[in-house]
Amino acid sequence: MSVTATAFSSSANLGSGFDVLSMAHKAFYDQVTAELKGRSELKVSVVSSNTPQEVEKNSAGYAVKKLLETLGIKAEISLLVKKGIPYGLGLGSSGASASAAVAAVNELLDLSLSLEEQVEFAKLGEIASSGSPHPDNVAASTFGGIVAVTSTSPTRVVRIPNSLHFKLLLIVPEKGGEGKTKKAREMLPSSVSLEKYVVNARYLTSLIVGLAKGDRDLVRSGLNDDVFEVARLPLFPHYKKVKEIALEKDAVGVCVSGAGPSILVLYDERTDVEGIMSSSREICKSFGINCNFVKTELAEGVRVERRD
Ligand SMILES: Nc1ncnc2c1ncn2[C@@H]1O[C@H](COP(=O)(O)OP(=O)(O)O)[C@@H](O)[C@H]1O
Ligand SMILES: N[C@@H](CCOP(=O)(O)O)C(=O)O
Repeated sequence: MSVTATAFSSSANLGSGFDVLSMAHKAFYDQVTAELKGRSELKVSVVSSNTPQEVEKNSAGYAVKKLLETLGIKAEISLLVKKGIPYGLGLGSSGASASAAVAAVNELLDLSLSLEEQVEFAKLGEIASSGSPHPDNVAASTFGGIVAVTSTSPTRVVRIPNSLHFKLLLIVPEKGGEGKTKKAREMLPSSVSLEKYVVNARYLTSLIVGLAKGDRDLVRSGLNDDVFEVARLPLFPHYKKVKEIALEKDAVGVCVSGAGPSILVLYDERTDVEGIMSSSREICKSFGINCNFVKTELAEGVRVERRD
């Protein structure tokens, strides 16, 4: 007996929404097949072509292990992780694997977990990849659309209503880095000034209200951050110039995708998106970075696809 689930890539943070906001997009997807091998013990195994196969080091395997332990389930589960999302690039790769793995096991064992309960376990998979159970990527890959994680204990996720028409452009460097998000999280300040807190709160409010109202100017003014992206700039030295040129060419908004180094551009019919791509290619080259460009759109949540 086996079940396959598909989960899409995501861009977390969305400027000042660190560890809270995220959006799922159709750029890439992972597939995880969970197979029940037996019921005599709690055992998880992972097969993956390009990510760690040690359960404790794989976001999919670790999430499932913690699920079985927490629920006290004896099951021998093998996971086949088919990676479609390049990792170490800020595309929620580790999170998508964990989301798909939890969804597949939920179906395989008839657990009837809610989407929030699935996020509760999937986020634990991020401990394997970054050392921290940040819930944003897995929330987007599980729920789909644009989401906010409003509580982590217990996990609460809300879909952000979006009335604004836009498409997505991802500017993706060719090379990611092992343990990138773990390193990026270590670069963050332990505290922020009252002034920066208020500025970021204004950004966050503008972004969410702008999406809900379909107000392009509010979204453009809200998709900003003065704390997290600033602290991590050494990881994406090309970002400031790319953002500047994209806004000059009338992008709806620009932010770092997750912990980077990919960049997310929201664009519409007013945007010179081809101009953004050609200018960004040159900017990236000037920093010794070869970038790929992926035009995409918002994605739905995790899909359970096959039961054999
Ligand atoms: N199933 C998985 N998919 C992707 N990366 C994984 C997975 N399991 C563990 N990892 C590890 O997590 C790191 C990539 O995750 P992360 O740094 O969060 O980047 P991103 O999520 O932006 O791809 C790599 O070191 C990779 O080896
Ligand atoms: N909130 C996290 C998001 C990490 O996203 P990823 O796609 O880069 O893994 C963080 O910024 O640390």
